[in-house]
Amino acid sequence: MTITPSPAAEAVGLTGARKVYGTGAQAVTALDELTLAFPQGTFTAVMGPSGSGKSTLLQCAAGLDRLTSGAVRVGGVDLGGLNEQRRTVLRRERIGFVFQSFNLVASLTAAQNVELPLRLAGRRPAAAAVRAALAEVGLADRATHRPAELSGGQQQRVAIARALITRPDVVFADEPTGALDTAASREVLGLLRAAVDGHGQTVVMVTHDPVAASYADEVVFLRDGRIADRLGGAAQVPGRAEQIAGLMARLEQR
Ligand SMILES: Nc1ncnc2c1ncn2[C@@H]1O[C@H](COP(=O)(O)OP(=O)(O)OP(=O)(O)O)[C@@H](O)[C@H]1O
Repeated sequence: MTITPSPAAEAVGLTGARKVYGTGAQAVTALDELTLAFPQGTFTAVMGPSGSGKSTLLQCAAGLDRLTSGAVRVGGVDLGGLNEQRRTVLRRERIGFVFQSFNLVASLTAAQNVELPLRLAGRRPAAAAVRAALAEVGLADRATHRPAELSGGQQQRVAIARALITRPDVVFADEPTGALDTAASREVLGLLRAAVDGHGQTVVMVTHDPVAASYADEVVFLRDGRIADRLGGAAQVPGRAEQIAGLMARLEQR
């Protein structure tokens, strides 16, 4: 008897996802019947030329915008069946966000920023858990600093600690290294990779940078709102970033 290992459960799934902006002659199809799953405990990079639908995919998968038709599931919950209020609660409790511009609250310390998602969810943050989250991103000694007193890389590390503190079903990262230099980018990508390898978290990252994408287990290439190509294999192996850059170049030529 052969035992086929069951595929990893999906953290996020889209089925026949279609998103059309505008109507009539102005209509733009940003997602065109996209079917795609992000398995639990994996790191996926989403790439594609400008206008290929990356941001739309992230917005719809995170419940920040609604599909025109088709379905999105997060942790097995169909977002289409939820009203605005329930989607907000689901986002708060099950999804972590990391943005290019960090989006920390300027008036709060690093520790207060990290515990914010727990407070918003009505949970009392344990000081030890917040300390541990900051230590995990190498900022144990910066807990009382405000964002303006931190470098860009440090601010993004706080944002990662904040995204992970609720142990979400998925972390969506939108160009998380777009505003960082090479060294800070490497640290941030290493932390996202460690969240997946060490804690079984699921990360979906939109990026234009082949080096950033090389940290992912799989790269999904979009064009015209459809999957144009996919690259699996091992993350961070020599030549991976060059291979990804080659695939992107081919996609942009076609
Ligand atoms: N609010 C909107 N109203 C109308 N059209 C939109 C809107 N948002 C996006 N689009 C269109 O949908 C398509 C997909 O856009 P999207 O922003 O998802 O692409 P992207 O791959 O993230 O691009 P970029 O890399 O330039 O950020 C584009 O043709 C864009 O012009």
